[in-house]
Amino acid sequence: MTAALNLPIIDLSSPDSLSSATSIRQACIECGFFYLVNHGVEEELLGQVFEESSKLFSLPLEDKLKLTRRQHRGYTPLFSENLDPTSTSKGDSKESYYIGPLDDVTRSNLNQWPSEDVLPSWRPTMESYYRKVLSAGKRLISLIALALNLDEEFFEKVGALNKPTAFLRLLHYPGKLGSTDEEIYGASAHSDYGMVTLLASNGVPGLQACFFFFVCREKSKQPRIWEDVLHIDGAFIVNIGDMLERWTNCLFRSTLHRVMPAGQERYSVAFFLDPNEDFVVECLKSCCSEASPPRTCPYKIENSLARERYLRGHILLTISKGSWSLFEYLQRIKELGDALVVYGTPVDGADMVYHTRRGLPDALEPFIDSIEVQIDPVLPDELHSLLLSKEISLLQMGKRP
Ligand SMILES: O=C(O)CCC(=O)C(=O)O
Ligand SMILES: [Fe+2]
Repeated sequence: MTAALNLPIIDLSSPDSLSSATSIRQACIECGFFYLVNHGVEEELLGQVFEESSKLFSLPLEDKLKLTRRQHRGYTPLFSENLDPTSTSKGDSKESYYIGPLDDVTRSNLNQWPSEDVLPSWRPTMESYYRKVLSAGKRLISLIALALNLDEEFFEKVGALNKPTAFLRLLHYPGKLGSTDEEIYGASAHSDYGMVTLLASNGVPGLQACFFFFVCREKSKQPRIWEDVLHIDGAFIVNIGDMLERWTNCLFRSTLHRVMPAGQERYSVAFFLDPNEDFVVECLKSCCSEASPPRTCPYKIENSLARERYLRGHILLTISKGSWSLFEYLQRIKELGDALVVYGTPVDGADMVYHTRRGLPDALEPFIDSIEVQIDPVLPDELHSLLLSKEISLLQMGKRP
């Protein structure tokens, strides 16, 4: 049995912004989660979102696969994501659908929409929800600015919120998973990579957070203690993401969370509100000093390669040589590794060797084994250069690795 924490409830319509800001500050420092009520998004609209979401996820898989995610928009099937690279599960037991920025001519047409003939109300419902939750999110961000003792228009004025990178993600966790001895998560442990997330669900439990660690560097510490984040009708659950954690020099917490299967079908809708793509996040002046220098270097959300979750969950764990040359494959791995360094969370040498090896064709296994007999432990750079020499000698013999 996990405990449930009483999270603060913030009223977005309260005229007393200073007192709301004080409560937000405390919540963001202590646990990185709070509830948001009177946010202006009607429960009726939320109900329609879940109804339309359920219609989409009930379509035959082949129809959903026609909308497979491209440019971070569209459908992701069950088990296609593993948010926690340390977990050995076969992937998260959820399917999802991403909708990207709407009112931006250069980006809005990247969105994919289900056919109007099949789901006529789907797009207008999602667009209406997107705009309303965006407006609530922007009001919340002015309170967050106040909570950081900044001008309430700070994030607007510095240009973070013109063309925000805001994504709506519909999620569906199936109720019955069949019997298995494997450890299965709806969503495995992760923190969100952006600024803030506004989450609503159909009330089926499952969301848990690890409020135990108060220092941002301790995310990988064990054991993890999980507490239920309970649903409140009509309230958003808000959590802080890594970007705001870094912006505030770890004053505000981006908390690990996960979704456990509850044996019942769960629908949720997350709205990830992040700065515009070109915006460089640097530690806020009010959050660093000589005694407390910035803990991370400036970075942008724009570089999707720098999204740790995306990198670790989708690429390093699934990359394979396929039809690339060895040179191209190793180059790609190196770029991914470098991007994780920029993000501040490098992959260690042994893991890099593991990922490189995992994606190679079986025919190269004996070669790698022979390297490991001679060099122990083998470093990624050594492995890469030995593989490149192998490629050259195979090509000289007229073979392709
Ligand atoms: O579905 C939920 O309750 C949480 C989803 C989540 O944490 C995420 O998509 O980042
Ligand atoms: Fe999340």
